Amino acid sequence: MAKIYQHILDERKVMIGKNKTRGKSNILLDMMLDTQDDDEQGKGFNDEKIIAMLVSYTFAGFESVGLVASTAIMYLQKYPHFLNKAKEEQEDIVKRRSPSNEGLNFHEIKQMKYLSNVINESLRIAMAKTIFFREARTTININGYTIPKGWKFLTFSWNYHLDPHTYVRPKEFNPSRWDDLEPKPASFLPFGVGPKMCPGANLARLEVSVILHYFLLYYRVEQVNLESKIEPPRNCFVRFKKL
Ligand code: HEM
Repeated sequence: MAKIYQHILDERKVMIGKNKTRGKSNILLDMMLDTQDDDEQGKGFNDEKIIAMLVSYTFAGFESVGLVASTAIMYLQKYPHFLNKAKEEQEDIVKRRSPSNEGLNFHEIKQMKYLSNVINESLRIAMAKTIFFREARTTININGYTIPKGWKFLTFSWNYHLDPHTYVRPKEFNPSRWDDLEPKPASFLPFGVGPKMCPGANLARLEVSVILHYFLLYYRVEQVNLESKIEPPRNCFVRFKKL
Protein backbone atom coordinates (compact mmCIF):
# COMPACT_ATOMS: atom_id res chain seq x y z
CA MET A 1 0.00 0.00 0.00
CA ALA A 2 2.85 2.36 0.84
CA LYS A 3 4.21 1.90 -2.70
CA ILE A 4 0.81 2.61 -4.28
CA TYR A 5 0.37 5.75 -2.19
CA GLN A 6 3.93 6.93 -2.90
CA HIS A 7 3.11 6.69 -6.60
CA ILE A 8 -0.10 8.74 -6.15
CA LEU A 9 1.82 11.30 -4.09
CA ASP A 10 4.55 11.65 -6.73
CA GLU A 11 1.97 12.11 -9.48
CA ARG A 12 0.14 14.73 -7.44
CA LYS A 13 3.38 16.65 -6.80
CA VAL A 14 4.04 16.77 -10.55
CA MET A 15 0.47 17.91 -11.21
CA ILE A 16 0.66 20.66 -8.59
CA GLY A 17 4.07 21.75 -9.91
CA LYS A 18 2.59 22.16 -13.39
CA ASN A 19 -0.28 24.22 -12.04
CA LYS A 20 1.40 26.68 -9.67
CA THR A 21 -1.34 29.29 -9.96
CA ARG A 22 -4.04 27.01 -8.53
CA GLY A 23 -4.46 29.00 -5.28
CA LYS A 24 -5.54 27.41 -1.99
CA SER A 25 -6.77 23.88 -2.56
CA ASN A 26 -9.43 22.19 -0.49
CA ILE A 27 -8.13 18.74 -1.39
CA LEU A 28 -6.82 17.00 1.72
CA LEU A 29 -3.76 15.59 -0.04
CA ASP A 30 -2.77 19.06 -1.30
CA MET A 31 -3.22 20.53 2.17
CA MET A 32 -0.84 17.94 3.61
CA LEU A 33 1.64 18.53 0.80
CA ASP A 34 1.46 22.27 1.47
CA THR A 35 2.88 21.67 4.94
CA GLN A 36 6.02 19.94 3.59
CA ASP A 37 8.02 23.17 3.64
CA ASP A 38 7.72 23.23 7.45
CA ASP A 39 8.88 19.67 7.79
CA GLU A 40 12.43 20.52 8.86
CA GLN A 41 11.10 21.91 12.13
CA GLY A 42 9.13 18.67 12.53
CA LYS A 43 5.86 20.53 11.96
CA GLY A 44 4.94 19.49 8.45
CA PHE A 45 4.06 16.18 6.88
CA ASN A 46 6.87 14.40 5.07
CA ASP A 47 5.95 11.68 2.53
CA GLU A 48 6.10 8.98 5.16
CA LYS A 49 3.63 10.78 7.44
CA ILE A 50 1.25 11.54 4.57
CA ILE A 51 1.30 7.90 3.51
CA ALA A 52 0.60 6.80 7.09
CA MET A 53 -2.40 9.16 7.16
CA LEU A 54 -3.70 7.85 3.83
CA VAL A 55 -3.35 4.24 4.96
CA SER A 56 -5.25 4.97 8.17
CA TYR A 57 -8.01 6.77 6.23
CA THR A 58 -8.31 3.81 3.90
CA PHE A 59 -8.74 1.36 6.77
CA ALA A 60 -11.02 3.68 8.74
CA GLY A 61 -13.25 4.11 5.71
CA PHE A 62 -13.30 0.69 4.10
CA GLU A 63 -14.54 -2.03 6.43
CA SER A 64 -17.09 0.20 8.17
CA VAL A 65 -18.80 1.26 4.93
CA GLY A 66 -18.81 -2.37 3.77
CA LEU A 67 -20.38 -3.53 7.02
CA VAL A 68 -23.15 -0.92 6.97
CA ALA A 69 -23.97 -1.50 3.28
CA SER A 70 -24.03 -5.28 3.66
CA THR A 71 -26.16 -5.05 6.80
CA ALA A 72 -28.69 -2.96 4.87
CA ILE A 73 -28.65 -5.40 1.94
CA MET A 74 -29.19 -8.47 4.12
CA TYR A 75 -32.06 -6.94 6.05
CA LEU A 76 -33.76 -5.50 2.97
CA GLN A 77 -33.55 -8.88 1.30
CA LYS A 78 -35.02 -10.47 4.42
CA TYR A 79 -37.96 -8.02 4.73
CA PRO A 80 -39.57 -7.54 1.29
CA HIS A 81 -41.97 -4.78 2.49
CA PHE A 82 -39.02 -2.53 3.40
CA LEU A 83 -37.18 -3.53 0.23
CA ASN A 84 -40.19 -2.67 -1.96
CA LYS A 85 -40.69 0.69 -0.29
CA ALA A 86 -37.03 1.59 -0.74
CA LYS A 87 -37.07 0.28 -4.32
CA GLU A 88 -40.14 2.35 -5.26
CA GLU A 89 -38.36 5.50 -4.12
CA GLN A 90 -35.34 4.68 -6.29
CA GLU A 91 -37.54 3.90 -9.29
CA ASP A 92 -39.38 7.22 -8.88
CA ILE A 93 -36.08 9.07 -8.84
CA VAL A 94 -34.95 7.35 -12.03
CA LYS A 95 -38.33 8.05 -13.71
CA ARG A 96 -38.03 11.76 -12.93
CA ARG A 97 -34.49 11.92 -14.35
CA SER A 98 -34.22 14.10 -17.43
CA PRO A 99 -32.89 12.35 -20.56
CA SER A 100 -29.87 14.67 -20.63
CA ASN A 101 -28.86 13.45 -17.17
CA GLU A 102 -26.51 10.51 -17.49
CA GLY A 103 -26.79 8.94 -14.08
CA LEU A 104 -27.09 9.23 -10.36
CA ASN A 105 -26.19 12.66 -8.99
CA PHE A 106 -25.93 14.38 -5.62
CA HIS A 107 -29.23 16.24 -6.03
CA GLU A 108 -31.01 12.89 -6.43
CA ILE A 109 -29.26 11.42 -3.41
CA LYS A 110 -30.54 14.31 -1.28
CA GLN A 111 -34.12 13.38 -2.30
CA MET A 112 -33.77 9.81 -1.00
CA LYS A 113 -35.74 10.21 2.23
CA TYR A 114 -36.61 6.55 2.74
CA LEU A 115 -33.12 5.38 1.80
CA SER A 116 -31.80 7.75 4.44
CA ASN A 117 -34.06 5.94 6.96
CA VAL A 118 -32.65 2.61 5.79
CA ILE A 119 -29.12 3.92 6.26
CA ASN A 120 -29.87 5.32 9.74
CA GLU A 121 -31.37 2.00 10.77
CA SER A 122 -28.40 0.06 9.36
CA LEU A 123 -25.94 2.39 11.11
CA ARG A 124 -27.85 1.93 14.36
CA ILE A 125 -27.96 -1.85 14.15
CA ALA A 126 -24.64 -2.63 12.43
CA MET A 127 -22.65 -0.67 15.02
CA ALA A 128 -19.58 -0.63 12.79
CA LYS A 129 -17.55 1.03 15.56
CA THR A 130 -18.86 -0.41 18.81
CA ILE A 131 -16.52 1.56 21.04
CA PHE A 132 -14.58 4.77 21.03
CA PHE A 133 -12.15 6.23 23.53
CA ARG A 134 -12.59 9.25 25.76
CA GLU A 135 -10.92 10.84 28.81
CA ALA A 136 -12.95 12.26 31.70
CA ARG A 137 -12.13 16.00 31.90
CA THR A 138 -13.91 16.30 35.25
CA THR A 139 -14.99 13.73 37.78
CA ILE A 140 -18.43 12.54 36.75
CA ASN A 141 -21.11 10.30 38.15
CA ILE A 142 -23.16 8.12 35.81
CA ASN A 143 -25.90 5.94 37.26
CA GLY A 144 -24.10 5.71 40.61
CA TYR A 145 -20.66 4.97 39.11
CA THR A 146 -17.92 7.55 39.56
CA ILE A 147 -15.41 8.14 36.77
CA PRO A 148 -12.55 10.18 38.27
CA LYS A 149 -11.05 13.08 36.32
CA GLY A 150 -8.31 11.92 33.97
CA TRP A 151 -9.52 8.32 33.68
CA LYS A 152 -9.71 6.85 30.22
CA PHE A 153 -12.92 5.09 29.36
CA LEU A 154 -14.73 3.51 26.43
CA THR A 155 -18.23 4.25 25.22
CA PHE A 156 -20.23 1.19 24.19
CA SER A 157 -22.79 1.76 21.46
CA TRP A 158 -24.97 -1.25 22.36
CA ASN A 159 -26.13 0.70 25.40
CA TYR A 160 -27.55 3.63 23.46
CA HIS A 161 -28.27 2.14 20.01
CA LEU A 162 -30.32 -0.67 21.53
CA ASP A 163 -31.94 1.37 24.31
CA PRO A 164 -35.67 0.46 24.46
CA HIS A 165 -36.48 3.92 25.88
CA THR A 166 -35.47 5.47 22.56
CA TYR A 167 -36.09 2.63 20.10
CA VAL A 168 -39.24 0.51 20.37
CA ARG A 169 -38.26 -3.19 19.97
CA PRO A 170 -34.64 -2.08 19.49
CA LYS A 171 -33.30 -5.31 18.02
CA GLU A 172 -35.74 -5.21 15.11
CA PHE A 173 -34.67 -3.75 11.80
CA ASN A 174 -37.34 -1.18 11.00
CA PRO A 175 -36.32 1.76 8.76
CA SER A 176 -39.83 3.23 9.09
CA ARG A 177 -39.18 4.02 12.77
CA TRP A 178 -37.12 6.96 11.45
CA ASP A 179 -40.16 8.53 9.75
CA ASP A 180 -40.92 10.51 12.89
CA LEU A 181 -38.09 9.68 15.27
CA GLU A 182 -36.00 12.48 16.75
CA PRO A 183 -33.41 10.59 18.81
CA LYS A 184 -32.53 12.15 22.17
CA PRO A 185 -29.02 13.63 22.39
CA ALA A 186 -26.37 10.90 22.63
CA SER A 187 -28.74 8.10 21.67
CA PHE A 188 -27.62 7.84 18.02
CA LEU A 189 -23.88 8.21 17.59
CA PRO A 190 -22.77 5.96 14.73
CA PHE A 191 -19.99 8.40 13.87
CA GLY A 192 -19.07 9.44 17.40
CA VAL A 193 -19.41 12.98 18.67
CA GLY A 194 -17.45 16.18 19.33
CA PRO A 195 -14.10 17.23 17.89
CA LYS A 196 -13.03 13.61 17.35
CA MET A 197 -16.16 12.73 15.43
CA CYS A 198 -15.64 10.70 12.24
CA PRO A 199 -14.45 13.06 9.48
CA GLY A 200 -15.71 10.57 6.87
CA ALA A 201 -19.37 10.60 8.03
CA ASN A 202 -20.82 12.37 4.99
CA LEU A 203 -18.64 10.44 2.57
CA ALA A 204 -19.70 7.17 4.23
CA ARG A 205 -23.41 8.03 3.87
CA LEU A 206 -22.83 8.95 0.26
CA GLU A 207 -21.02 5.70 -0.50
CA VAL A 208 -23.71 3.58 1.15
CA SER A 209 -26.43 5.51 -0.74
CA VAL A 210 -24.75 4.79 -4.07
CA ILE A 211 -24.30 1.10 -3.27
CA LEU A 212 -27.93 0.72 -2.16
CA HIS A 213 -29.27 2.67 -5.13
CA TYR A 214 -27.71 0.16 -7.54
CA PHE A 215 -28.55 -2.83 -5.36
CA LEU A 216 -32.24 -1.91 -5.11
CA LEU A 217 -32.63 -1.29 -8.82
CA TYR A 218 -30.55 -4.03 -10.34
CA TYR A 219 -29.58 -6.80 -7.90
CA ARG A 220 -30.81 -9.30 -5.34
CA VAL A 221 -28.79 -11.59 -3.10
CA GLU A 222 -29.13 -15.23 -2.19
CA GLN A 223 -27.56 -16.45 1.03
CA VAL A 224 -25.15 -19.31 0.47
CA ASN A 225 -24.33 -20.45 4.01
CA LEU A 226 -27.83 -20.70 5.46
CA GLU A 227 -26.53 -21.80 8.87
CA SER A 228 -24.99 -18.36 9.43
CA LYS A 229 -26.80 -15.81 11.61
CA ILE A 230 -28.45 -12.83 9.93
CA GLU A 231 -29.53 -10.93 13.08
CA PRO A 232 -27.32 -8.93 12.88
CA PRO A 233 -25.64 -10.28 9.75
CA ARG A 234 -22.20 -11.72 10.40
CA ASN A 235 -20.19 -13.98 8.10
CA CYS A 236 -23.06 -14.39 5.68
CA PHE A 237 -21.89 -15.45 2.27
CA VAL A 238 -24.15 -14.42 -0.56
CA ARG A 239 -24.44 -14.73 -4.29
CA PHE A 240 -25.45 -11.57 -6.13
CA LYS A 241 -28.02 -12.04 -8.88
CA LYS A 242 -28.53 -9.42 -11.57
CA LEU A 243 -32.21 -8.73 -12.15
C1 HEM B 1 -20.27 3.77 7.91
C2 HEM B 1 -19.00 4.10 7.93
C3 HEM B 1 -18.27 4.69 9.11
C4 HEM B 1 -18.54 4.61 10.44
C5 HEM B 1 -19.73 3.93 11.12
C6 HEM B 1 -17.49 5.35 11.13
C7 HEM B 1 -17.44 5.54 12.50
C8 HEM B 1 -16.44 6.20 13.17
C9 HEM B 1 -16.38 6.42 14.61
C10 HEM B 1 -17.44 5.97 15.61
C11 HEM B 1 -15.23 7.07 14.87
C12 HEM B 1 -14.75 7.53 16.27
C13 HEM B 1 -15.37 8.92 16.55
C14 HEM B 1 -15.17 9.44 17.93
O1 HEM B 1 -14.22 9.04 18.63
O2 HEM B 1 -16.00 10.29 18.35
C15 HEM B 1 -14.54 7.29 13.61
C16 HEM B 1 -13.33 7.92 13.46
C17 HEM B 1 -12.69 8.09 12.27
N1 HEM B 1 -13.18 7.80 11.01
FE1 HEM B 1 -14.93 6.92 10.60
N2 HEM B 1 -16.61 5.85 10.21
C18 HEM B 1 -17.05 5.46 8.95
C19 HEM B 1 -16.47 5.78 7.73
C20 HEM B 1 -15.32 6.52 7.58
C21 HEM B 1 -14.76 6.97 6.31
C22 HEM B 1 -15.42 6.72 4.94
C23 HEM B 1 -13.60 7.60 6.59
C24 HEM B 1 -12.60 8.28 5.67
C25 HEM B 1 -12.51 8.10 4.42
C26 HEM B 1 -13.42 7.57 8.04
C27 HEM B 1 -12.34 8.11 8.71
C28 HEM B 1 -12.23 8.18 10.08
C29 HEM B 1 -11.06 8.73 10.78
C30 HEM B 1 -9.79 9.26 10.12
C31 HEM B 1 -11.36 8.69 12.15
C32 HEM B 1 -10.49 9.16 13.31
C33 HEM B 1 -10.82 10.61 13.65
C34 HEM B 1 -10.00 11.19 14.80
O3 HEM B 1 -9.55 10.42 15.65
O4 HEM B 1 -9.86 12.42 14.84
N3 HEM B 1 -14.48 6.91 8.60
N4 HEM B 1 -15.31 6.75 12.58
